[in-house]
This record gives sequence, C-alpha cells and structure tokens, in this order.
Amino acid sequence: SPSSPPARLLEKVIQYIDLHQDEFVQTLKEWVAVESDSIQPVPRLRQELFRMMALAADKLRRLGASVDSVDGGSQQLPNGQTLPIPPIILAELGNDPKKPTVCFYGHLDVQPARREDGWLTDPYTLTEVDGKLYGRGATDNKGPVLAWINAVSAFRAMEEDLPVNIKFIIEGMEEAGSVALEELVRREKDRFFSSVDYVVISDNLWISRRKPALTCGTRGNSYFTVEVKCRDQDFHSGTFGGILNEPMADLIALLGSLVDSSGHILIPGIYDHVAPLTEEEKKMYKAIDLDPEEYRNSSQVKKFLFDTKEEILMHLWRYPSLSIHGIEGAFEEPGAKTVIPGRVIGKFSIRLVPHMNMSVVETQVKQHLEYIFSKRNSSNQMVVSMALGLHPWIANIKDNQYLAAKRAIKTVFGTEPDMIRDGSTIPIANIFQDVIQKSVMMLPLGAVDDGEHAQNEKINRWNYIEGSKLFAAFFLEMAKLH
Ligand SMILES: Cn1cncc1C[C@H](NC(=O)CCN)C(=O)O
Ligand SMILES: [Zn+2]
Ligand SMILES: [Zn+2]
Repeated sequence: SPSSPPARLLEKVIQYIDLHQDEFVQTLKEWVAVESDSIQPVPRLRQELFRMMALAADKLRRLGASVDSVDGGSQQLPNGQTLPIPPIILAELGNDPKKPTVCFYGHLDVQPARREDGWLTDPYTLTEVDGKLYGRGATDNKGPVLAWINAVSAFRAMEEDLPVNIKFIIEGMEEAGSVALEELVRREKDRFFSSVDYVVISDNLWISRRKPALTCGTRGNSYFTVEVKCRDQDFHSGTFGGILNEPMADLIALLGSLVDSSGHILIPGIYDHVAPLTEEEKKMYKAIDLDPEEYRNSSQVKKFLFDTKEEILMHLWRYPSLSIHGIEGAFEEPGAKTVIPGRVIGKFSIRLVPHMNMSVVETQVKQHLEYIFSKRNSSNQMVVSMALGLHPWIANIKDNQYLAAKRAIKTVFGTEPDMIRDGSTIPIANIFQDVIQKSVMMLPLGAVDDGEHAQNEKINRWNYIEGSKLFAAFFLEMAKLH
C-alpha cells in the first residue's frame, strides 16, 4: 500500500536525492575531469586511471564500505612494452544474512576524446547545456556508477538501514577488453562472489529518449582477422605492378565476398542456427517505443536497410550482422603514394545471436574464405583467425530482480519499461552468469541519444537523478521480494 513503511522511506530518499542533486552533479564533474582513457597505452593516461580508481575507492570508503583495491598486474603490449593495469575495486557494505546481496558492476575507464574531434565543449569538463551534462564518460559509465553510489549514500545520509547488502566490482579496463577481470572473477568465485545473489550492470542505453528500459539480452561477437601476405616488405608499383598477385586485390575480393548490399551475410550456413522468430517475440517489438524516422534522422543517415520499427529492431537484436572494420597495412594516409602493400590484414566481425554456435561459425567463415581464395589461384598466403569469440547473452527475466526493477521503474517513472535487447556485447555478463552462476540484470539509465563512444557524449541531468532514485527504489523492491 502507498503508506507502507517502505513507501514512506522511498519518499524520503527521493526527496533527499532531489535536494542534493547539485552535489551529485558536482561529483560527476570531478570524475569526468579525470582523463581515465584505457585505450591509448601511454604512461600518463595509466596514471590517470590509477587516480580514477583511487578516487572511487576513497568515495566508497567514505560511504562506509570496506574496499579492496585488487592489484591488476601488468599488460603486455604488442610492441614489447608493459604498462600497469589499474586495480579492480571489490567493495561491500552490509552483510546481513537476512538480506539479499546485490552486486553492481561498472567501469570507470573511458574512450579517448579530444576537443579537435568535434566536441563542442571540453570533453573532460562536465558542461550542462539545457539539462544535458556533456563530458566523456558521463553516460559510459561514470554517471551510472555514481547513480548507484548516490542511491546508497541517500540511505546512509538519512541513517536509514540499507534494504539490501551492497557489493561493488568496479574496473578500469573495460574499453580495452576488461583485461584481468575474468581471472579475478574466477579467483573470487568462492570468496567475494559466494555471498552475491544478484549482479546488476548499467552499461547500455534505452532505445528511447524518455522511456526507461530493461535489457534482456545482448548479441555476442566473433571477430576475425584475415591476413594476405606476399612478403613482409612493400613494393613499388612501377617496378612490380603487373607481375604480382597483389595482397590488397586478394583481400578486397575476400572482404567483398562476405556480405551483400542488402546486409545479407553470404557465408554459407551462417543463418542455419538462428532462433526462429516467434509470434510472441513479434509482439514484443511492436510494444517498443521507437520512431524509426526520428532514429534515422538523429543518426544523420539518409536511409537504413530497413524502414519499419520491427525490422530495424530485429536486425539489431535477433539477427547476426557482419561488419568490416579495417585493413592493417593498407595505405590509408592522404596523398598518392604508388605502393603495393606486401602484407595486409583485414578485420571484420559477426555479431552473434541465439542459437548460433561459435565454433560452427568459425569453421563456416574459414571454409568460405578458403573457397573464395582458392578460386583466385593466388600465390599469396592467406591466414584466417578468430581473434575474439564472445557469446550472446540472454537474461532470465523470470528472476526476482527483473520483477523488482519493473516495479521500481513503475514507481519512479510512472511507466512500464521497454523490454529491449542490445546489439552490442557486454562480455562480462556471460562471465558472471557462467562462472559465478549468479543472476545478471542489465538496467540502463542513459537515453538513446547519449552518444556512447562518440563526440559530445552526455547524460541528461534527469536520467542521472531519476536513475539514482530508480536504484534506491530497486533496493527497496528487492528487499520486499526477499
Ligand atoms: C571489444 N569488443 C569486441 N567485440 C565486442 C566487443 C565489446 C564491445 N562492447 C561495447 O561496446 C559495450 C557497449 N555498451 C562491443 O560490443 O563492440
Ligand atoms: Zn561501458
Ligand atoms: Zn564503452
């Protein structure tokens, strides 16, 4: 009932969050000011990452949590250099055996950003314009991590008992492939994670600008390299052009054989195991709040491959897609150099969906490329490898935490969430699900136009503050269900 103790408590918490929202924005500003870029492997930025993790550890300690900053070891770079990996934070607040334990995963490293890339404001100075908080990491993922902390801090500040036991696992290498994280999770399976009942990740976006969402699945990814080599050195096209099988010509033919202009993947058998579409699923796409024209316009794209909402969502979420990413060794600088690259590496990946089989996909890709290559009768060497194999993730939406999150969304936003999937991959979700065998939920806070990884990344003040309330409401709903 609306006047039950948890409801009154939630009202107080919500009021507290509203009253302190400028402080919460100020903390986000301090965190965004740290250039915690994990992608560019340079010592100065690694220092920034260490500073970021120390700042977070300090914040959690002041919240009353016990904090363990686990040494991440070091990262071996392809050039032989080594760089230190920032510590992974394991923290906990409360261990009442009568309460459920909810563990929040987040990351505090960010994608690179430079003002010259086309930012309208300094990427590392959180700047508010019309209720939008612009800054690198604002939505991916510093804002959501702080929203969880804000929710906890509201209970603490009012000296209210926390409804759930809280744990944190916060890393600083997500954008670089979560180096060292899987090993830590395996190592801590029977220690830190033994008391964890639920894992919450808030590292993706809604499909709408205003309507909240719950994420029930993500695609996986199989990432391939195809190397074509004549010799290790480049050639001059004046002295060798005309008498060689050129590696670039082979590679372009290979890459050109992968997908047609309607987006259909041409690798034989690749669609064989894709889950058949059900009527129930079709209904799910209909219910989602997405205006395809608005989405297309705001993406500044003239035409998508598909026009209807349902087709767009299905091709982002439940069908595989193949993307060509780049060519190492290709001559890509401006100017008219007359080079024949001697060795080139093409890179492409296939987003995987249920129930595709990783090793079957690997074999199909290799056989297809070998067939195309053999037809060319080229004297070059071709080597295909699968560099990454990340499985799709499917939530168990019957879990209590999905019910609690739905109720919390209804309370804070006054609406049912869009039940969405995500076209990209959060590899750690499967590791939590498979290795520690705990229920995983993705509860995003950011709006569809937040621009993760892009110029002018932002989080709306509204999303950040209502998101903090949502997490607080979620704690109370979890406690009620326990
Ligand atoms: C590194 N990598 C290679 N294959 C897949 C990935 C993960 C990457 N993850 C994200 O972008 C998180 C989005 N919130 C992606 O899906 O591309
Ligand atoms: Zn992220
Ligand atoms: Zn990211």
